[in-house]
Amino acid sequence: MASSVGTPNNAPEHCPGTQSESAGKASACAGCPNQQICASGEVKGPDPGIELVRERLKDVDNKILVLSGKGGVGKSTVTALLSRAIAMRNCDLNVAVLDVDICGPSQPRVLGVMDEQVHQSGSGWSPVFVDDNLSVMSIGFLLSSVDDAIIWRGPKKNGMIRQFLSEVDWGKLDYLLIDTPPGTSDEHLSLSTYLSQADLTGALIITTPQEIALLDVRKEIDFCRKVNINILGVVENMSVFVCPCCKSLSEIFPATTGGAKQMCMDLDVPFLGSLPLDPLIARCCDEGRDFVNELPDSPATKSIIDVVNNLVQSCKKKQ
Ligand SMILES: Nc1ncnc2c1ncn2[C@@H]1O[C@H](COP(=O)(O)OP(=O)(O)OP(=O)(O)O)[C@@H](O)[C@H]1O
Repeated sequence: MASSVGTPNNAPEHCPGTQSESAGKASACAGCPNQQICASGEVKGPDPGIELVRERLKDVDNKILVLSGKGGVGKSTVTALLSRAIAMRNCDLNVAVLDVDICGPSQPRVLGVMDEQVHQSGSGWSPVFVDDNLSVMSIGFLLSSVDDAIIWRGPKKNGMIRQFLSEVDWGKLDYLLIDTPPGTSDEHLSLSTYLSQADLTGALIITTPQEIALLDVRKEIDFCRKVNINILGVVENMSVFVCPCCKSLSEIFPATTGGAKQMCMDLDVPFLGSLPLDPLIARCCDEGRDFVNELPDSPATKSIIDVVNNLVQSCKKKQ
């Protein structure tokens, strides 16, 4: 695998990255063959990765960052459900998922391609195909075991994100959904930098209805506004629980402050809809099965399709 621009091939393990303030000056730089040139500041300037990403993604019509304030609100599940539903909507649409949740890559499992491998060709990494018009790339494919823990510092994560954005050979795509880690961390800053010239369509934010999750969504919205990322809208996941036996509805995560819909009105952000907590969604995703295709008449599938329709409209408004 090629190294990142920020982290040279022959870099020591804790290389701060060539763009860092401490390049050439950190204790890890001692003995590195690049120490002098890094310390001189000659390698600074706009990261060439930004142009590489722009060039690589120029044939991707809609680039969507999927964000969540809190972990565990269903961001990866919703990303997979929506991408399957967009791909199913029209077989002429080409859809892909890029899983940059470096510390918890779950797309290979949720999309049912856990045992697949990515291949490298002259034109970059080839993504794994889930269906004729749905592909995925994830760091999960590069791990030797599903139990491998990834413990990386910022510069190394930054390098991996740059590679994922600039070296995957997607071909022509209508939609690329980028599944990110929760919160606003190093990965998000790297993504916003590398996508800054790549005509990012916007961010899709996933939350649950309870106030503790919404508090973090407000921070996520603030982050998007600060780094100039268009907000396509918010999806409220696990809004109500539909009992599989009696079909009665109950609120597992009570929306004490009016939930995501009210928050969207308060913050002037589009609300794209809500999805129920359905045990069959959890089971299908755990087993890598296609919920939307297998249960087309389920109320959850109808809600997913409503969200897709609203998301497509929101993307069109941006164009
Ligand atoms: N609508 C839903 N109905 C039932 N189960 C759901 C639903 N959405 C998510 N889940 C389940 O909730 C759990 C967490 O979901 P998921 O891994 O997608 O969350 P996440 O926000 O991506 O987590 P992380 O922040 O760790 O990446 C999973 O077991 C998933 O199957």
